Amino acid sequence: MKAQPNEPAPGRPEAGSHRSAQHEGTPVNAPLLELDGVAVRYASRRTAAVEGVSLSIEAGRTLGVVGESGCGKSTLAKAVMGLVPVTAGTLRFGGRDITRLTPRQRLRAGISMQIVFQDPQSSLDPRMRVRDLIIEPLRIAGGATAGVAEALADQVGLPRDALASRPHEFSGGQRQRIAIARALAARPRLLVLDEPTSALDLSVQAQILNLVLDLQREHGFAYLFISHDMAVVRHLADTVAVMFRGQVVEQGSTAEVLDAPRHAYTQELMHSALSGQDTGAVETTT
Ligand SMILES: Nc1ncnc2c1ncn2[C@@H]1O[C@H](COP(=O)(O)OP(=O)(O)OP(=O)(O)O)[C@@H](O)[C@H]1O
Repeated sequence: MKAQPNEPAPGRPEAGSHRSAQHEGTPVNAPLLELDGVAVRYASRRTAAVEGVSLSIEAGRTLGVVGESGCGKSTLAKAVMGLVPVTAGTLRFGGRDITRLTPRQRLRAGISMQIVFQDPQSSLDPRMRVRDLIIEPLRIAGGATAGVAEALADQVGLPRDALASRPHEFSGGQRQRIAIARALAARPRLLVLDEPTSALDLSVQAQILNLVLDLQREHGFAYLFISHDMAVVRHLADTVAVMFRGQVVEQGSTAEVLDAPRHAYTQELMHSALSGQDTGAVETTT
């Protein structure tokens, strides 16, 4: 099945407001992010953690990546970010080959993508003050930082007096707001969200997801949204890719994939989601 990124996702009528977002430097109709046959192989593992993955995300749109624990979602996210080496295939951002660029090289080259991890407790350096955490990516990119932390705090709903504190002084939800503010600092065009709410209480999850949607509406970010929660993916994603044992077994518009899954594995995932089973607990490594 082929992805159809121009088809609006169900339940997201408001999303059209930023659908035409095009950014300087991206050829018209070129996907913002394009993966072609991407593989990642860890030395300690017999089989590739990610194998032959081809997918794309258009500017301002959300690709949801689903699949059970161990299927390679986080490895794919890290490969996109340049945090693990890609052992085969190519990664393009705005048409430019970025397969071999480190995160720092990308920032300096104006290739702006950021990641928000599942657990803000471990992803935020506990020694740094919130203000410095938030503006660090901007500093690396060589941008002016005056007033930026305050503006970002306002955007993500953090009180400004939080900027002088350290991350451990905050709740999980507030820490995730800090992580999102940090991710926004260097004005990313793509945000990789790796299970950004699964460590949070249900009510806080909803707040963070709404924040993510509001920010996209306002700024036209593209999201690579990783989750094992099908309801959340249905709510957020325009297109969905289903991973199984390191490979994408099915992809297409959210409606196509979730309402009429073709692959037996997707059907099983949907069945588990409907019957309330936690598919994230299933281990599939070989
Ligand atoms: N640094 C690493 N070195 C070796 N193997 C790894 C490493 N990181 C992940 N793996 C293995 O690669 C496979 C894919 O893991 P990955 O974390 O990408 O899956 P996932 O779908 O994100 O799982 P989860 O939902 O539990 O986070 C697993 O078998 C995992 O054990």
